[in-house]
Order: sequence, then C-alpha cells, then structure tokens
Amino acid sequence: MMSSLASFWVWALTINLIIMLLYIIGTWTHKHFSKKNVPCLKPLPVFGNMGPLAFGTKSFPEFIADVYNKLKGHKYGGFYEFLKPVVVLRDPELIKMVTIKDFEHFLDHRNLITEDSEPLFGKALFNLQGPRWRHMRSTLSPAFTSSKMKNMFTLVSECGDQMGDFLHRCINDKTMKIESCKIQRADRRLEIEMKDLFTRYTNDVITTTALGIGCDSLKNPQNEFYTMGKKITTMGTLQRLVFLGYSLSPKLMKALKLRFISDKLSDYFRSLIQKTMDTRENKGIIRPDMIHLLMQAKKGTLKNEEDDDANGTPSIKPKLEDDDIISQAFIFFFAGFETVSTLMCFASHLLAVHPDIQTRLQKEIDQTLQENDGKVTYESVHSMKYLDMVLSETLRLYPPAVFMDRKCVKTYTLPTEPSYTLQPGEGIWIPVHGIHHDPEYFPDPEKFDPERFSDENKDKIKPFTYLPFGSGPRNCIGNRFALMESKIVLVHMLSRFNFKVVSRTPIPIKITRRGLNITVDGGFWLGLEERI
Ligand code: HEM
Repeated sequence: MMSSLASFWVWALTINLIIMLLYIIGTWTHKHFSKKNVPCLKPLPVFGNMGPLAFGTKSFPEFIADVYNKLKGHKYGGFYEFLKPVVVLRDPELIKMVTIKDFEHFLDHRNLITEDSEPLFGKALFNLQGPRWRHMRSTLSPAFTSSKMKNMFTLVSECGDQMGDFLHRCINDKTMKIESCKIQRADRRLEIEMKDLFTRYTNDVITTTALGIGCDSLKNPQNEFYTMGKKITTMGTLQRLVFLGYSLSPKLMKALKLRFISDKLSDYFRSLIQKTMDTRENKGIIRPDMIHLLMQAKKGTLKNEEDDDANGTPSIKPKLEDDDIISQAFIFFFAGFETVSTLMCFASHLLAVHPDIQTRLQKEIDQTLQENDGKVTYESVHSMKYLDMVLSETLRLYPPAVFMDRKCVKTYTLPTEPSYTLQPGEGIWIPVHGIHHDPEYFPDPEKFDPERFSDENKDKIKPFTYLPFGSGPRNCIGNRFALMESKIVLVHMLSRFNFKVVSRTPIPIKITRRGLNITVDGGFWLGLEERI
C-alpha cells in the first residue's frame, strides 16, 4: 500500500515537472516584447499567436486582419510566431522606412526554407539572400521590362483566345466531352468552377512563357504539366503543417526531412527544364519566352535596355549555372500558377455580383477592340483604364499575398516610440490584408469600388497602404506580367461572355480555413453565357 502511494507521488511529481519544463520552454521567449514595453499580442504557450492558423479556426486573410486590428492604436507591435518574436508594422511611414529608405537593413525575406533543405526553393530569387539576391535580381530584372512583356504578349493572348474558343464550343456543341474539367452545361449557359478554369489558363500561360511548352489544359485536362502544377502549388493540410513546422523550427524540419515538395515532383521539374534547355541549345531554337531570357542570363548576354551606359554600350551580366536557372523557372511557375488564378477568381466573382461594373467594363473592352479592328493588342489592353481600376480594386479587397516579410540584416532602431532595436535575424511582418481593409485608408473597406483607383481618386490613396505586390527593391518582380496576364484573360472572356451568379455561387464569400491557398470552400462557381 505504502509503496504504491509512493510510486503515485513519484509519478505525479514527474508529470508536474515535465509540464513545468514544457511550460518554461514553451513560453521561454514570450516576455521578449513586454520586457521592452512594446505593445504585443498575448501569446499561448508553444503556439505564441499562431493558434488560429495552427488549429484552422481562421482563414489566412482573417488571421492577418485580426493581428493588424488587435494592434490598433500602435504604429507597430509584437507578435509571436510560435516561440519567435516578430515585429508587425502597422504604420505606412514605418513600412516605407523598412522597405525602401533603410532597405539595406532589411535586404532579405526570412528564409525559412534553405538551399540544403529544399534546393529548388532555396536557390530561387524569393529565398536568395544578400549579394546573391542582388546579383540574381539584377540579372533577372531585364526579363520583366515592358519590351519583354510586349514580346510575350502574343503567347499569353493565344492562351486567352484558346480558352474563349473552348468555352464557346462547350456551349454550342452538346456532343463535346467536358467531364474532366469542372464545367457543367445548363441550357444555353455553363456553370463553371472558376478556380479550375483559371488554374488551367495560368498553367497554359506559364508553361508556354516560362517553360517554352505549348499546352491546352482544357482540351487535355489531364496533361502532366497541369497535374504536376496542381500538386506543386496546392497548399493543403499537409503543406500547412510543413509550413507551420518550418515557422516553428526549420532545423527540426530539415532533420525530419519534411519537405513542401517531394523528390519526385522536384526531379520531374528539374529534368523538364533541363531537357528544354538542352533541346533549345542543340537545335538553336529561339522563342520569345522566359526560358530563352533565362538562358541568355546564363550566358551573360541578357541585355537590359534601361541599364545601357551613356555611350549605348550594352550592360552584360555575369553567368549563371543550370541549377540557378532551373530554380528561377520553378519560382516563376510556382508564383504564376496560384497567385494569378486567385486574382482572376475574385475578379470574375466580383464582376458577376456587380453586373453594373461588369457592363461598364464590357463597354470599355468593346469600344477599345472596335478601335483596333477587333484585335487584342498589347497597346489596346494597356490603354483600358477601367480594366486597370477593376483589377486594382480586386487586389485591394483580396490580395493573394496576404502579408509580406523582411529579415533584419543590420541592427536597426525603429524611428518611433516606443523605441525598439531589431537585431540581425529578427523578422518583420507587414500585414497587407489588414492594411487594405482599414477604414482609415479605404472608407467602407468591404465595398467593391473600382472608383478608388480612378485618375481623380488614386492620388488620394495614402502611400504605402496599397501593397498587393509588396514594396521597394524586393517587390514582386513579376507584377507587370501578372497584370498583363490577368487583363488579357478578362478581355478575351468579357468580349465574348457574361459572368453570372448561379445558385452555387458563394455569397457572401467565405475564404477557406483549410490549407494555405486563398480560396473558398465548395469552389468559385459562376455561370457563363455568351453575349448576344
Ligand atoms: C497577382 C499575382 C501576384 C501577386 C499578388 C504577387 C505578389 C508578390 C509579393 C507580395 C511578393 C513579395 C514582395 C515584397 O516582399 O515586397 C512577390 C515576390 C515575388 N514574385 Fe510575385 N506576385 C504575383 C505574380 C507573380 C508572377 C506571375 C511571378 C513570375 C512570373 C512572380 C514572381 C515573384 C518573385 C520571383 C518574387 C520574389 C522577388 C524577390 O525576392 O526579389 N510573382 N510577389
């Protein structure tokens, strides 16, 4: 009896000690901000302030807006990414300092994924650090100038046209098989899950422009590029856990060999690009696409018209290795597949729900096409002001990148009260979704109102409160391409079809709490009918 009582107490003491130890470890860093009198969110042991993401109780945008709103009244505040203290910037002036004026202190994104844990990601521009990032960014920038966009325009426009033709046939030819895509016939119209449709479009655009491979993912719904692209970019529950694991401890994830992308997928991608480059090299094929520009960058012959010196001598960049090229093509694919299709889903949904705005946009498109003999050209697409306003407002309401980050690389004292000095390695979050929904900057923030971006109004937007593509030298290198691609598909679609609300259209929109992709549960269903 005595011995079982003693062993009970030994067990109870041991369990208590373990709980206390875990508590001490799990809250070890959680006094970081309060000790410095910095306003901060109240953390939970181990999870810090990541609970809503870890437990799936909030969607990613809701989570970011919540962090932003809880720090209301402060220019910046503290947040715990599990055990890691992170500074959240709220004030536009501070965002300007960090992303532009004092950029030298915040050159890098936080590289949770390193080159040795995930080589394809690690070597890609987004993850590169310091001088290697500088070199790669200046090497790749010439691939994204207006003149290069103009050269790629036709390739992208062909994808938009191809999609329009396919949908036209779907409506008119009842014998045509469409089972593999999420498209259903209903009388003289189609009901379409727009995420499925637009990821097929972005897949075709990115395979033709970044990989140099022509593809028709509507006609050939199971093509391997689309299947692989979906696998790479779907951030489901497993990827969400891996992402959270990397936020908690990149070292642990590396030791456990847990990756975002399986070896099979990364080997597939690597050999695809390598083969394309070899074929181009051996057969002397030249095509106006990104792979050609990357191959020029590899040879050091990619010319940046804007960099030429005063005598007109072309500036030549240093050479790159095959692996560097493969990683950049991969990040273009990754970035282009998901973000642009997300933007297109929200844009088409908002247009269906606001038929007056849709009609006004169609009028602009019709008139511009009429003035250009019905042709969709680079100049005509870029001359459409209302189109630009509609997309800008969509990016405000639903920015596909809900937050951005920076890593401090040189000690920096924030130029505000309370004083706080960031040490090298410390992270910063900029809560884009929260800022875009702040009524102080965007009155009636939940209203879809393209007029905010009209010529008369756009200058009233406070600088550094509209950040869909980030800010400063580390902003999105693909922003021109993304906008061009989105404008092209809207022109092709709206010149031929109307977007309509159907019974399955999610109203109001509820962004999913599962996974990390910004999408809606049940899908972005819309009706599509031909214009008469
Ligand atoms: C609507 C579509 C897109 C959105 C909303 C978007 C947004 C962003 C944002 C917010 C960043 C971080 C910026 C910062 O930290 O200041 C970024 C970086 C980046 N984006 Fe995009 N992006 C889009 C499309 C694309 C496309 C189509 C490409 C490539 C073809 C691309 C390539 C990149 C790359 C390579 C970076 C890293 C830049 C660097 O670190 O120097 N993005 N993007």
